[in-house]
Amino acid sequence: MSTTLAPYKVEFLKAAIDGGILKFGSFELKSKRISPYFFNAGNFYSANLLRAISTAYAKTIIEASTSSTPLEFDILFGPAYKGIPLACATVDKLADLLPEKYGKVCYSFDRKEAKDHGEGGNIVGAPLKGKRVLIVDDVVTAGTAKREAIDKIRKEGGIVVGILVALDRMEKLPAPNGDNPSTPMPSAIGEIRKEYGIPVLSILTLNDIIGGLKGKISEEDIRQMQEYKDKYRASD
Ligand SMILES: O=P(O)(O)OC[C@H]1O[C@H](OP(=O)(O)OP(=O)(O)O)[C@H](O)[C@@H]1O
Ligand SMILES: O=C(O)c1cc(=O)[nH]c(=O)[nH]1
Repeated sequence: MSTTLAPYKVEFLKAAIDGGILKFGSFELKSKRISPYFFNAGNFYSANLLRAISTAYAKTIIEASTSSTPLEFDILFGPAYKGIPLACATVDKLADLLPEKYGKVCYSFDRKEAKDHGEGGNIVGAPLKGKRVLIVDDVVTAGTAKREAIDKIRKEGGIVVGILVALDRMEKLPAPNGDNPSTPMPSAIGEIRKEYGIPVLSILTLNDIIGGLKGKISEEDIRQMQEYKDKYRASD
């Protein structure tokens, strides 16, 4: 396992590996890319695993809040569906770790389909209008879901101040004329940073995961991950 990772990241990587969050095979992604590996944050469903991931998100946030450009926010927003429990559990964990600073932080999430009865609408949880919002989600691949979340939050009057994911898959943006592995394109994360002028943080990158898995899974699975990584590698 990499020695340069912060201890809380090493602990999280261990929980993800031991918890069987990573799957190997052939998976079609939201981007339509076919990946030989899949990080399934839906599998953080037991109390211990949920606590492991919310602790890692919370510590990443706390680390970022003490940087030279501190990350300040009012609401953690978890895009449906997998982002929902992640945002809720992280709000709870932040208040647990630093009650003075985070005791009043709220969560909010969207519905994939608007509700047309009862309270109605698209958003559940804290109203977004005029609030500083940090998006918390599972992975970034091509960044499409993150752009959709930013649009939804802005439509509600929220101010997106950053994005935090568990895993940066280190992939490039799809090309405007079709997603061709041989077309050079900049990184999905880098373009979001530039376009929206916000930080995009991740607990782990694909490189951390490959490093952590060496000797734990077959060499063939590692080779396929590396081959996929080269295929969708960003040009910047
Ligand atoms: O397009 P990107 O921003 O790179 O992210 C890929 C996203 O796609 C998936 O979510 P999906 O929309 O399939 O929803 P889910 O949470 O219901 O699985 C996955 O959970 C990632 O969050
Ligand atoms: O890009 C995706 O759709 C995706 C990749 C991944 O590793 N995990 C996931 O839940 N979605």
